[in-house]
Amino acid sequence: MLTEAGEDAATVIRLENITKRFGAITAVKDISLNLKENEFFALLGPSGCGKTTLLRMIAGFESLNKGRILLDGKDIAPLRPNRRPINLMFQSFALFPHMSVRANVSYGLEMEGVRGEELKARVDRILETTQLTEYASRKPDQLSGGQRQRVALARALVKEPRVLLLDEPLAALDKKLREHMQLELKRLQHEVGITFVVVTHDQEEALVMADRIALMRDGEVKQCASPAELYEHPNSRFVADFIGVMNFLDGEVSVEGVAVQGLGVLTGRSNGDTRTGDRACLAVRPERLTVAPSSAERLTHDNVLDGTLTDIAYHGQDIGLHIAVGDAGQVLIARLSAAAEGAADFKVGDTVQVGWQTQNALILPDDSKT
Ligand SMILES: Nc1ncnc2c1ncn2[C@@H]1O[C@H](COP(=O)(O)OP(=O)(O)OP(=O)(O)O)[C@@H](O)[C@H]1O
Repeated sequence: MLTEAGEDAATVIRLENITKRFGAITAVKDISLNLKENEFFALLGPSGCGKTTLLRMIAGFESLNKGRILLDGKDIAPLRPNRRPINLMFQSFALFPHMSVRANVSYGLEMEGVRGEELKARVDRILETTQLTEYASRKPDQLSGGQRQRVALARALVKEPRVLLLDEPLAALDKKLREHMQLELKRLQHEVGITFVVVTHDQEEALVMADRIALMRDGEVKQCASPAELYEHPNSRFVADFIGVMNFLDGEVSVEGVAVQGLGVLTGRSNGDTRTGDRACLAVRPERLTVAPSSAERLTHDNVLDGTLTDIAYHGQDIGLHIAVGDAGQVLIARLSAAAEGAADFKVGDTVQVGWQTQNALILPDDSKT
């Protein structure tokens, strides 16, 4: 469905060719993205790639050198930050320490002139959604880190913005609480139906929470897709390396696959971005590898290499097997379930065979040095 402005109705915010420079540094380079209605969107990438700058431009705290930001099809450049139906939640939460939870949550609405029954009803509703009703009269220092986090969220959500921007919202929390709050944030977003845009450098966090992820590097979006798409179909070595664990074997593209020094030609799926003769890598996830002792029957996979177990890492329910293959020092990591038959029998020094099917590996252009 198109609106009068010709926009896709599901798009809330449209970033059009946005560029931001700080002196000689281009923090954001010509980025175009559509953020959709009721979507949990993550901006992910290494430190300094421009995530926070992009978020601050949407909030209105940073000007643009080039491009436009449209909200519901209208350019928001003339709107000051407090006039945008967009809320930015800061990492520090910035709660008022001398005010109760209820007063902290009410404050923004009171500033907008909301009073009486409407004020009470809206605050009650959001306290309930964020499971804070029983803490309403406490002060921030009488709350746990996770509860303070929820107060900050309640305060941002009570104003019913079209979009909530969150800059590393879980960075201040310890690991266990962070994992709990990832699911909590996702539940909350689903319940309130507001578009969330989260900045994070933690790929696991983005994979758990987001409907879509824009993975950035050096001010550019390298790939924007669902978590499953990014994991299964990364478009470059950088993306494959950033998301999850990946094995890479470097070589040269040949007609049949990738010719790797000392290992011969190995096969994988090509996404069409490489040509015969190009430098490229064959990428395969640890859980896609099958490992068997050399003494067992020969594996029937499309690719089978011989190697030696150099290390075994226990990860609770999984085991990581490090396997040296070929004569150029390449090591593959395979992951198997600790409960799998024979998994407990592997020992460092064993000679093994490791195999994978063509459809379970990818041939990716080597962008690691660009
Ligand atoms: N006000 C500023 N003045 C000069 N350079 C800046 C300014 N703000 C950001 N930068 C630079 O712009 C680039 C992008 O910074 P930004 O904070 O957006 O990255 P980030 O991806 O959010 O990083 P982090 O995860 O470390 O917060 C960096 O090189 C940074 O040093």
